[in-house]
Amino acid sequence: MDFQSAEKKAKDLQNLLNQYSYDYHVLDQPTIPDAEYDRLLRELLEIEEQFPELQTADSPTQRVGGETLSMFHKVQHTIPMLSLGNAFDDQELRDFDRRVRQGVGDNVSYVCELKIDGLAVSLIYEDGMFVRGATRGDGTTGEDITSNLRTIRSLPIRLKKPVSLEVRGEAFMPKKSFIALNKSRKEREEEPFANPRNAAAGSLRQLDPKIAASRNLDVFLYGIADVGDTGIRSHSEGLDYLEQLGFKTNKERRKVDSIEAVIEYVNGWVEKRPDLPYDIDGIVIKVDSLDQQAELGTTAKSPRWAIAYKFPAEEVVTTLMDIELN
Ligand SMILES: NC(=O)c1cnc(OC2CCCC2)nc1N
Repeated sequence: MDFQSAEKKAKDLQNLLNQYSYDYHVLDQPTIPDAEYDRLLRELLEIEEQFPELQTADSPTQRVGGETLSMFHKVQHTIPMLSLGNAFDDQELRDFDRRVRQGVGDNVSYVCELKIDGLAVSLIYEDGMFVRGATRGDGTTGEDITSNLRTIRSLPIRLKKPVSLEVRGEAFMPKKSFIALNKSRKEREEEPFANPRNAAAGSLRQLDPKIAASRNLDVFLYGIADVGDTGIRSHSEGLDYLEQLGFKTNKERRKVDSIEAVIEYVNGWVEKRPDLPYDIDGIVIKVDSLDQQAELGTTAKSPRWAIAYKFPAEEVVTTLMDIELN
């Protein structure tokens, strides 16, 4: 095959495979059997081996980086990654609502989101390309774990639009991956992980990206660091925009207009929690309007416009694991 046709064939295969991967990992709607995906990927690998200049950064063959790092470099978050204040019962949610209304008046909408029990991460894109991923760290200084985050199949390497922005989300390990990982660790007489959150943290701390790639991590994006001149006026619009760009967001979110509706949503999830394919440790409630968020501002560490309702700590997955393993 001459270079011209190899270049065309590689481009077509890269686009096709990236689309299949998006359907499967972001939309949870597989469009071709795994065997077919693997066959196309092998075909692309052969062409890229023959013509290395075709190995572009967004090629699906480049997800699992090459070399093992010697360490993780520190990075500064230009916009601090805040932590959430907690509420432990309905009354504390009503207190939060009262403080919000004292600040911005009675015309308030909230967005309720499942609080994914993983690790907060920051992803930076330039002209639509993924260029840096980092842990939250202490909120201002985190660690560069770009090569490990690249291995997460639902994380887009190239966005659907060539925009430059920073997004925040939660990297996590689905319950199924966690049980399989602990099963194999048990067989290898290695210490099992206590819960999916620790397993995700341990996986993202691996210096060899091939190990991170083997852990089947996932990510939900839940925020834009700075909406800039996008014209986005609310958090819910921001989440829709993230979806348009090709990011995976959590579809269980709900926008409501009263704290009573928030309490109803929260209580609904208490018993549905064990049915989820991933761990959650609560519900995050956010004021929807970005203007009202700015008006309420933040304390040194936490936003005044958001709160986490925490469920009682209960090792749901261990129960599931007991069933699976015994
Ligand atoms: N674990 C989660 O699912 C989650 C965590 N944090 C946030 O938002 C915080 C981030 C900074 C201010 C509000 N949203 C979430 N969904």
